Amino acid sequence: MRNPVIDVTALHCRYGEFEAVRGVDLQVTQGELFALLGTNGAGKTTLVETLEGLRAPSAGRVRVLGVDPGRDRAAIRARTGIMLQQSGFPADLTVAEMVRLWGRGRRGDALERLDLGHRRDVRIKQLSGGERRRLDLVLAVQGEPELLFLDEPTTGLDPESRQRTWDVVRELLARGTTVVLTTHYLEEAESLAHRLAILHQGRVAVTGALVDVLAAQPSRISFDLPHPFDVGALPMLSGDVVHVPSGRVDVRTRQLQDDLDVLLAWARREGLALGRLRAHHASLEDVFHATRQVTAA
Ligand SMILES: Nc1ncnc2c1ncn2[C@@H]1O[C@H](COP(=O)(O)OP(=O)(O)OP(=O)(O)O)[C@@H](O)[C@H]1O
Repeated sequence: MRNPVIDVTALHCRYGEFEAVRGVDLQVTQGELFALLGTNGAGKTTLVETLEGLRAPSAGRVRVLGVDPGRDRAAIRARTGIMLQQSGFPADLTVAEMVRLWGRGRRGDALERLDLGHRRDVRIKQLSGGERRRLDLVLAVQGEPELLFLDEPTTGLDPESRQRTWDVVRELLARGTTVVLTTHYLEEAESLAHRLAILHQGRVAVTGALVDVLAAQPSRISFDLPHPFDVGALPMLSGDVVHVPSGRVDVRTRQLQDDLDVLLAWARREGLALGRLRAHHASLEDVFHATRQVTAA
């Protein structure tokens, strides 16, 4: 691996008696988008706040841009952009005043890109929730930071604003910024991430390159059959038929194309229409659910 921008070894974080992060190892390489996923309370925000130097670990080693964020927060702060889950900006300042104040002379203005140019003279307290979120992003990306932390950046955004956010993030990635993204929108992670980790109860349950994580899960074919139907009459498939409530058949397979061929040829021979037929490779949603089943077992 190239020089990691983030290098975490055996990290533990406690709130009193409660251990929120329980032995996490993590490396993020320069120029990649690393997605941190997990259920509510999995420990994502605690981990990210530790990386940002806002929280001291109870044990373990953390290096961000080569330094310990707990000890040298100022050095890291100058090179990073942070979009917290909730910002606490002074409500009486206008958008333009906030950008000037926060910009600290740095170049770059994403106001137009995120469709806030016409809201420059509006006070922050008068912005809608989605506009505030976009302003959070504008402030985080000002000056093109080397490292950008995005904690649920698109929560509450409409589809168009979400798309604009993704475009801005992609442009930064193309120019070499490293991004750590926390999100509950799995399609967002699937569309942006190079690598990811799924946290569960303070531990890394799954990690790897997006393509490898997806490839590790079986593909799916699902369709409706006329009801009642004897599932035993289905042709021999390499995958498992896992679910048949009310005529819906769900096949998990590692041979998507071969099984689909067999199924379609069989349906043609039998004169059957496979209703609502879907065939697709595993999504992050499938990975997420599979992880939940394994960790719950
Ligand atoms: N200040 C705190 N004091 C005590 N416990 C806390 C504190 N902050 C977080 N926790 C607990 O630590 C655990 C991890 O919380 P954290 O906010 O890191 O999770 P998360 O994965 O970011 O969750 P979400 O997706 O809901 O934002 C949770 O059980 C939470 O209740």
